[in-house]
Amino acid sequence: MTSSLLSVRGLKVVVGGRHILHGVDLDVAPVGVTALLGRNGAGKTTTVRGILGLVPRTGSVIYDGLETNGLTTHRIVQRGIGYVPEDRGIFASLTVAENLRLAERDPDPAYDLVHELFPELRQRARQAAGTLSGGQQQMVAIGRTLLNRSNRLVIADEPTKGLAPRVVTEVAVALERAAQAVPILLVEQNLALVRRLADHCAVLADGRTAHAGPAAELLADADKSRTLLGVGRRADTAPAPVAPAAPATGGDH
Ligand SMILES: Nc1ncnc2c1ncn2[C@@H]1O[C@H](COP(=O)(O)OP(=O)(O)OP(=O)(O)O)[C@@H](O)[C@H]1O
Repeated sequence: MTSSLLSVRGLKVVVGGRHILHGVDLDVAPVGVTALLGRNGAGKTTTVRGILGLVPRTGSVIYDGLETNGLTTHRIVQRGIGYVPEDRGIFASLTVAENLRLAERDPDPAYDLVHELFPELRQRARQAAGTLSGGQQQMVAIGRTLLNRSNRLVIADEPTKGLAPRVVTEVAVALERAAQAVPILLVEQNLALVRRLADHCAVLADGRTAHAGPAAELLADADKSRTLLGVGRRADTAPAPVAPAAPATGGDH
């Protein structure tokens, strides 16, 4: 990988006296999708919380060439990191337009970019966000981060967790489109999605980085994938394909 947009070295986190991260190294490329993988409890979410300064941490987190250690979450995010939480954090009873408006930070919010990537959001501006399809809700969640022109990285935390396969496909489409505009750190367990979207990956195990490199290389190595990710059978490393992108129709989940 050429120079990283985000470079994490020796990240350690202790929560409630418990050592959760023991030394995470992670490089996020300045373009495309970098996947953060690992079994349940490996430390993925804590790593994201560490990057965002939401938990006390030691080690180095350099974003866009500047050390963020010691900065508050507010300051770190202000430097240009958008965060899409696992539950997407959208307001179901508010319209799409209202959800986006609430996220405006710039004097000149980037509606041009958001609507170019996600024309559905313009068409459905007056629709309650809770009635959108799962993929369209993800577009709202990502769109909110992209409204802020200073955001040059989006972190998406397990965007497909617990979703039906059809919705996973919709979310994949949303992420694929977003990745054309902004680099993404994708925390994910769905290997089909990783295969489709990610260029690079890092794998955590027991709070440490156990592997880092091109995503395709890891997924092509059945033994390594099995050891690192706990996929049970050889067939699991050649995951069921995520269905090809279908035009978004909306209205269902
Ligand atoms: N606030 C906390 N207090 C105590 N233990 C915690 C806390 N937060 C996380 N842990 C523990 O730290 C470990 C890593 O958790 P984390 O949520 O970062 O893992 P993860 O890889 O994101 O897992 P999952 O995929 O299941 O969400 C787990 O064993 C978890 O139980």
